[in-house]
Amino acid sequence: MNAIETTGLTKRYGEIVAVENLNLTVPAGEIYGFLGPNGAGKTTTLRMLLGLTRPSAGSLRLFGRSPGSGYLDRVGALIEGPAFYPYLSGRANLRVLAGHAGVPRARVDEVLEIVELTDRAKDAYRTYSLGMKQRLGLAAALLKQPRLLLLDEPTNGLDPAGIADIRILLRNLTADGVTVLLSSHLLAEVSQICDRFGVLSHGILVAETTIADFRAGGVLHVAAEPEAEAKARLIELVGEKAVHANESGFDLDVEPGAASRINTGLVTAGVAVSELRWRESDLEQNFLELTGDDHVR
Ligand SMILES: Nc1ncnc2c1ncn2[C@@H]1O[C@H](COP(=O)(O)OP(=O)(O)OP(=O)(O)O)[C@@H](O)[C@H]1O
Repeated sequence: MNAIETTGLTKRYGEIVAVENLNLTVPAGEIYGFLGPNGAGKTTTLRMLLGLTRPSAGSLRLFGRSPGSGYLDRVGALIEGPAFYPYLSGRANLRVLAGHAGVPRARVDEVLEIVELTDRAKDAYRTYSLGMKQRLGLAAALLKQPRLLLLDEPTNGLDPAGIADIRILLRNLTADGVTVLLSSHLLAEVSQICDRFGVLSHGILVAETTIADFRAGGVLHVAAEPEAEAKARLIELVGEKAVHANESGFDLDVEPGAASRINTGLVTAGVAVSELRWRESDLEQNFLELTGDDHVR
């Protein structure tokens, strides 16, 4: 069963196409990262999923249901910073929300326990750290015992310990069968938390992959002299397309196992090889190439 399924989902604001022809599938039980630089269309997508904005075209389903009555019954969301009363305690704030949502009061203490805020539940919201505020936001999203959580930049501004807390919390939730879609503009955060992620750039889903696959790959780096002869020999050995010259030598698009064949080929041609090593691809670099955008970090 897919928790989220969108087909051709599109949102236009006049001339601006905020989201274009988005086909997104998130199987139940997954933590899916929705990654993209500022303005890529992440919030707009979440707003469409939550019925806060009507799509210009396309369709969407959550757990097989199209928007309509009961569609959001088991969906929790944290979007655009939750609004809490600063002078009320964390517990009192959640009680207000539980009252509006028709959720029994006992659930408030359960969610405080899940996000590990029980000890600070009686303190005023305004005294909370950013990490605690985010966790209270998550607690609010959990009130209705959701099967799907839609979280817009839940780790924004958190320090590594705060991010680790969120990661553990989300992992525990998925162990209980909850599906999570989490948006972020930070690759490092998504790579720590999510199983799989999609990259949105200018409203278009430009890639979808697992962190492991995204990391995979690399180049065989070769430094050899004389340079002109080395280059000619490498082209003979692996083909022109696979040879990329740079200041420190050559990067070859080949399998790691090709190293000894290439070494022998160079040495027998009288080329002196000073370096031959496998270089893992750089996650950040891959990401920048995908988005073509340099304000993603
Ligand atoms: N209500 C609106 N009216 C007009 N344009 C909008 C509206 N909402 C969003 N946009 C535009 O749609 C595009 C996508 O914005 P969106 O907020 O979805 O991006 P985002 O990926 O969530 O970025 P951020 O991380 O900055 O929130 C932007 O160009 C934005 O200016």
